[in-house]
Order: sequence, then structure tokens, then C-alpha cells
Amino acid sequence: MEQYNKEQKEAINFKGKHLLLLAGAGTGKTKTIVGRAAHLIESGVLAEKIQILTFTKRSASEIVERVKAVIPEKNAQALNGSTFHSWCNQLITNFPNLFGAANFTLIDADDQLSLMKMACGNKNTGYGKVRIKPQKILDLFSFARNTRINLTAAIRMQLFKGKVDSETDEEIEEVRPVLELLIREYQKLKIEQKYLDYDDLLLVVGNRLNKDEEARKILSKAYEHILVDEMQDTNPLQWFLLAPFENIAKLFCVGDDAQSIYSFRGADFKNVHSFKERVVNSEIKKLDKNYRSTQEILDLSNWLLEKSPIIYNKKLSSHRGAGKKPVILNATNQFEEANYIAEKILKDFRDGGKRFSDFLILSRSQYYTKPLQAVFLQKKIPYETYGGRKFLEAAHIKDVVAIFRVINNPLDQIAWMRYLTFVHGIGEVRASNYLHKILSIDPEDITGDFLSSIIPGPEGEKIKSYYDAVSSNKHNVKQAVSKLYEEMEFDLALKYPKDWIEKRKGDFPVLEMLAAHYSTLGEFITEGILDNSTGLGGTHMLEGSKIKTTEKRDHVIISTVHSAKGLEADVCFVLNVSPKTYPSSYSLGSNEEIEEERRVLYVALTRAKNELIITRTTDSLNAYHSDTDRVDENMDINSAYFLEELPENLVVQETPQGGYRKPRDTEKPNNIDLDFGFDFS
Ligand SMILES: Nc1ncnc2c1ncn2[C@@H]1O[C@H](COP(=O)(O)OP(=O)(O)OP(=O)(O)O)[C@@H](O)[C@H]1O
Repeated sequence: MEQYNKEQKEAINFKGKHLLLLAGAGTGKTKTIVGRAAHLIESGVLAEKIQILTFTKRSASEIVERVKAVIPEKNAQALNGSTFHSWCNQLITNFPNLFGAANFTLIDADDQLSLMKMACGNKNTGYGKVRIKPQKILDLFSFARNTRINLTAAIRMQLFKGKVDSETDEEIEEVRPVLELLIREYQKLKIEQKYLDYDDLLLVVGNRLNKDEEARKILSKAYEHILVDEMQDTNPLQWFLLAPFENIAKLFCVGDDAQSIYSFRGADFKNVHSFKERVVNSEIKKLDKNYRSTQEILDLSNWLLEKSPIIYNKKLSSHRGAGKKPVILNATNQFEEANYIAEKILKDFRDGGKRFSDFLILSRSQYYTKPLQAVFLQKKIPYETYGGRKFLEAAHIKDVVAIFRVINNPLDQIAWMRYLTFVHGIGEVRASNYLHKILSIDPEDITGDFLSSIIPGPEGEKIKSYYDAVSSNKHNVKQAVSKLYEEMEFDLALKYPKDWIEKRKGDFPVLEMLAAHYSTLGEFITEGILDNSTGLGGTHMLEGSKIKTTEKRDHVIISTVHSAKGLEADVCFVLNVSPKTYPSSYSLGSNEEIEEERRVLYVALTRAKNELIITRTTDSLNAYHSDTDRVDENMDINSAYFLEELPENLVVQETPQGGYRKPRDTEKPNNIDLDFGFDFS
């Protein structure tokens, strides 16, 4: 039976229209969302009319599973939890006429880049005049769409660091028309080939709902309650999407301004502060007791936030009371750090009655954790990784998915090129010639036979066999994957000789498992692309509400801080809290960036329930302290290291060998006592 305190109960039973629950880390925001959904269903709201929106599919499915655990299965069966993107994708699929995007293919970041490169290669756009990397143009476009600012403002912020002066104005006026042409060209290519990028998903739905009364009417029948987690990280585009729901449903949002860590995607934590002004008929409630961590962990977290020039008004106090002081581990290098962590985990597992899942390891980047993963493999500590590259973005998976894509959308030129050039012997030029022929006929007439008729020899036979494997199993996606894999296996092994057996081959049973949950090719391609990830170290982890793992393995989680939102664990290691990492040396451009970095660290620290171990390398500390360049006219920014002024009493310092203190020595040096060590007689 779930326990709720008075404030949580008030939120759960909220009778008004819209609510924002603004509360600190570990105060039970997520728990309250679970309680709210369960309460609504118990009071007669149909589960399918409740939409839960979260930042990762993992947390969406966790919330849904928790609701199902307290409500009779049949009543909660249709409860839907998803990310904003995945929700929009479902809406587009479920209402093909309303949104007019049936048969569109969702493209990922790599494909977007290919398309933007094509746009830049087009002579009419005058790309040569600007010399801005295609990826940068995409980032700028996406930033502008997510923050809903105009092109001039986006150029100013992204390319000129927000500078306002006449020289900058002139330069902006020079690049703006070229960027406009390039973005228009990119958009045109997308429309011609029936592609949607990630931002389009939200825009297609948001535009329709904001402009079209009938669309709002239709969706008002489909939804009564929208429950949003991590509201502090929603950006203006997501607000734009939610705005029409103010009138057709009730919004129940939870958030913590001190945990906002997505400004690079256009989120602005100050948004939650204006909730009441923006959302008519809304109220704000607060929760202030932390149920997760012991007071010592909160003291350190509170201290970090108090050092910020931003006033968060958030001093967390622990419902659970006192516990152990956080530890700072000063290691000489990464392997020492990794071995210390592995040994502690093994010891606690052996002697302390802990499970592997009681440990959470947090890092700024997945890359930094490679030595740790190596040590875990060697010592046979099971682990999963969260964050990093997505499953369907791996090259070998994309090779296979390309064939699904062309069958789902024959205008998908990026996928055609990947498919054709996959076959040994077909280069880009030959592939473009074939593509030209393919696109010149009615898409309905494209078949395996047609392909082998235009592509001579064994290459054509291969292309046909791949095509037929999928097209003859269109209605059984799992079977299509296994048949196609049978056909492609040999060539895949040839293409990736280095790590085929050890790494890539093992992904195909997972792909089949994933495919089994989708009834159409289109759904498989888009849903799968949105948010699935794989575990390193030979184990696989698929995030996603569609995947049900019957067997829950006991493993340590190694996560990036950004993917650790909402997670908690008995023992947390926060890696490499060293100078130049917190804040990251890439983020020293402005105080806003530094403050976002502070919140990243704050999120990491507040994941721990009982033990918090912060690691750092002594080399980086020494370098920091001997670096006199740091003290320059921009003192404020360059001298930032979050733990620089950490009060001694908040933590215990350790080295991997034991205590941090120097070994005890005599007060005064003795005279050296040297003798020959043998007898001269
Ligand atoms: N009333 C309560 N009684 C007992 N435990 C509670 C209560 N409320 C919350 N908890 C526990 O506190 C922990 C934190 O809760 P939850 O994850 O919901 O917080 P949160 O506010 O979403 O945290 P964060 O924003 O830091 O991710 C969980 O282990 C939860 O079970």
C-alpha cells in the first residue's frame, strides 16, 4: 500500500483545473504522479484518456507499471506513458487524416545531416558564402524551433554568443538570407521524400492543434488528463504543444527548477515560475520533505545550491534523518578510481547483503566510464549503461533498417542509398543511377524483380533477395527481421570484420525481439528510432514501454547524469567531480552555462539514498591549483570549481589506499642512521 503525506494527498486529489507541483529532489513528485493517475482511474476516468508525459521512455514505462501495480490490471491496461516525441508520433499514426502525415518516415540525426549536406550542395543556395558547417545549421534551426525565436535571434545566440552591436548586426544580415535559403531547401527535400525530423513531430501536432478547432474537438474526446513529469525541462516548443490542452484537458505538472539541465535543447527553468500567468485557472502547490536521502547527503546538496547566485529557495530536509557523511575519493588516475569502485561493490555484495542494483554510477559522459566498464568486465560485475548512442543508430542496425524504410516509404532516398551501397560492388555513383531509375517509376510498381531487372549480376540478385524478405513479410515485422537477417548475415559479417562476433551480431536477436512488439513496418521504424538503447558489455537493455522484460536481472547501472533523472539508489558514485569537469571546461562561456552545470551536479548528488561517493583525480586538482592563468580579469568564470570552497565538515576525504591524511611522522627530522651493515673483521 502506497504511503502519501498530507501535501502529496492534496495534490493527488486536486479538484481544480490545472496544477503545477513545484518541489525539490526526492520529495515524491514522481510518486505523486503515480498516485494521481491511480486516483483518477479509481474515480472512474478511463485509463486511455490519461496521458503521462516524461523525459525518457524508461521513466514513462516505470510510472505506468507502478500504476498498474496498485490498480486492477484491466482498468489500467490502456494507460499510456510516453515521451513528448513518442506521444506526437502516436498521435500522427493514430490520426493519419487529421495530421496528414501518414507514411512519413522519421529520420534521425545522421539522416538529417545527410539531407542538410544535400541542401548545402545545391548551387542555388549560395552556401559557399557562409562557410558554416551543415551540422551547425541544423543545430541552429532546431534551437530556433525549440525556443520559438526567429532566425535573426537564433543566429545571434548560436553564432555570435548573443552579442548586440552594429558590426554583429551587419554580419547577421549577411548570413541570414543564405541560411534562410538553406533551411528552406532542407525543408523542401524533407517534404519531397516524406521525411519528418524529431522537431517536426511536435510541430506537426502543435500547429494543427493550435490552428484547427476541429482537431481540438477530436482530441478533447481522446484526452481528459495530461500528467507531465520534469516540467522544468520543457522548452517553448513543448509548451506550444501543451497550450491547446489547457482548454481540452486538465494539466497536472510536476517539476523542480533546481534540476533543470536541458537548456541546450531550449529549456528554461524560469518557465515554471511563470506557470500561473501562462496557464489560466491554474494553481501551484509545493512539497518540501525529502524522503530519499539522509540529511548528510542533503547538507552537501543544499550547500552546492546555496553557492549559486540564483536563488532557488530550496533547503531540503530529510524525513529519514541522519546517516553517513558523503565521501570524496581522491584517486591518482581513472584505473585506481575504477578498482576502488569495483572492490567496494564486490565487498558490499559479498559481506554487506547488497544487490548489484543497489549501486548507481553517474558520469557526465559515457565515454569517461570506459575504464570502469573494463574493470567491471574483468571482475565479472554485471552492469547496464543508460545514455549514449541509441540502439537503432548503430551502423549495422541502420543497414538492416534501410530496407524496411524503403518498403515503408519508397521516396526515402537516404535509405535507398544506404541499401544499394551496402551491397559490395555498388558505389555511390552506381547507386545514384539506380536510384534515378527507381524514382522514375510509380512507387506501386517497385518490386524485387524490378530491382534485379535494373541492377545486373549478383548484386541485383542480392538487392532483390533483401527486398523480398521484407516485402513478403510486411504484416509480420518480427518474421521480416529474421528473414532479412538470414539474407544479410554474411555481408554484414564482411562489412564489420573487427567486432562482428563480439559486439554487433548479438544485436540481431534483440532487434527481432523489438520487432515483435510492432504490427506495422512504419511503427517499428519510427517508434524504435525514438528511444531504444543497448547495454554495453555484452548485455542488452531496451528502453521502451513496448518491451516487457520478464526477467529482471540484478545489475549495477552506469548512467550519464542526463539519463539519470528520476533514478535513485542506495549507494551512488558520482564520477570525476574534478576541476574542468564540474563545471565542464566547455561551459565556461557564461554564468548561465556554469549554473546549469551546477544543477547537473545537484541532480547527481540527490540520487543517493544512503551513501554518496564522489570521485576526483588528484592530477586534475594539482593542475588546477598550480594554474595561475585561471586568475585573470574574468575571475568569476575562470576560477569556477564547484568543490573549491567545500567545507571540510560536510564530507570525509579518502584515497583508494585508505585514509586521506598523510602517514603520521615524528615532529622533528632525525639524523640519518647509516652503517655498513656488515662486520669488517
Ligand atoms: N510519503 C512518502 N512516504 C514514504 N516514502 C516516500 C514518500 N514520498 C516519497 N517517498 C519516497 O522517496 C523517494 C523519492 O520519491 P520520488 O522519486 O517520487 O521523488 P521525486 O520528487 O520525483 O524525486 P526527483 O525529482 O529527485 O527525481 C522514493 O523512494 C519514494 O518512494
